[in-house]
Amino acid sequence: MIKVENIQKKFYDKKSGDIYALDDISFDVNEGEIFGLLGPNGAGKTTLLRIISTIMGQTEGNITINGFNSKNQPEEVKKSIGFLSGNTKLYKKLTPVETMRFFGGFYNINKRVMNQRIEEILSSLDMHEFKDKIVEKLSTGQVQKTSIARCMMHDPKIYILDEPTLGLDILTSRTIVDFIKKEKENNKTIIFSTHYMEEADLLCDRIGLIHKGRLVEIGKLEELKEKTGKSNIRDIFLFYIDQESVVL
Ligand SMILES: Nc1ncnc2c1ncn2[C@@H]1O[C@H](COP(=O)(O)OP(=O)(O)OP(=O)(O)O)[C@@H](O)[C@H]1O
Repeated sequence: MIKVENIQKKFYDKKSGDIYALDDISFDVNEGEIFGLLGPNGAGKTTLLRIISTIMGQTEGNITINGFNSKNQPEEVKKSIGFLSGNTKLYKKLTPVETMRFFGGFYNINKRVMNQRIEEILSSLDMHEFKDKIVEKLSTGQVQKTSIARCMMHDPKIYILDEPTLGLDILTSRTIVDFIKKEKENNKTIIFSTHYMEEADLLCDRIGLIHKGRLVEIGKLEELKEKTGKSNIRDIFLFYIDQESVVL
C-alpha cells in the first residue's frame, strides 16, 4: 500500500551547510497495517511523513502510495491519504462542523454523504459537545480532534499521522487511539509517528526506528524483543539509539 524506496532528503542551511535529514530510507507498509515510526527529536520523522504525503519533495528515491507515484501523481496520492501534520492550520472563525464541510467540499462529496460522514466522525471522535463552537475557542484536544476530523472527510484508504496524541490528556488520547484501532478494523492503512512508547506498543503491527535520518531497525515488537533480548519497547528503543542523544 505504501512503498518507500531509498529516500534521501538534503536541506541546505547557510550556517551548517548541507543537512542530510534522511539517508537511504526504504520500507513497505501493507494494506490494513499500523506502522509506527519511532525516533528521538530531530531523527527525521516529520520530514519523512511530509515527503510521503507529497507536502515536501525528496532529494532522491521513490514513493508509491496506493499504486500512485508521489512525484508524478501527487493529486491521486492526496486523494488516497489523510495527512495530520503537527502544524495543520484550521480557520479560527469556523466551527468543527463548518471545518469538515469546508474540507469535504474539496472532494466533491454529495450533500447526503457529507452529512452522514460528519455525523459518523462527530460520534467516532466524541465531538458533539463542541461541534458548533468556533475553533479559536476550543481546547488543544478539541482542536486536535477537529484536525483529525478534517483529514477523515474523504474517507481515505491511508492515514499519515504525525504525533497524533502529542500533548493531549489521557481521555483525548484514548479517543484518538480508539479511532486508529477502528480505522484498522476498516482495513485502513496507518503510518504514524510518536514519542509515546506505550502507544506504539499498544497500536503498532510493526515499528520502524529512525535515528539521525537512518532507519536503524524495522520489525514486529516480538521480533525486536527477541533480537535485542529486551522485554519492553522503551529498552528496545534505547538499545538501538545512543542513550545520550535521546530527548524524549
Ligand atoms: N526546512 C528545513 N531546513 C533545514 N533543516 C531542516 C528543515 N526541516 C528539518 N530540518 C532538519 O532535519 C532534521 C530532521 O527534522 P525532523 O523535523 O524531520 O525530525 P523529527 O524526527 O520529526 O523531530 P521531532 O521529534 O523533534 O519532531 C533535523 O536535523 C532538522 O533540524
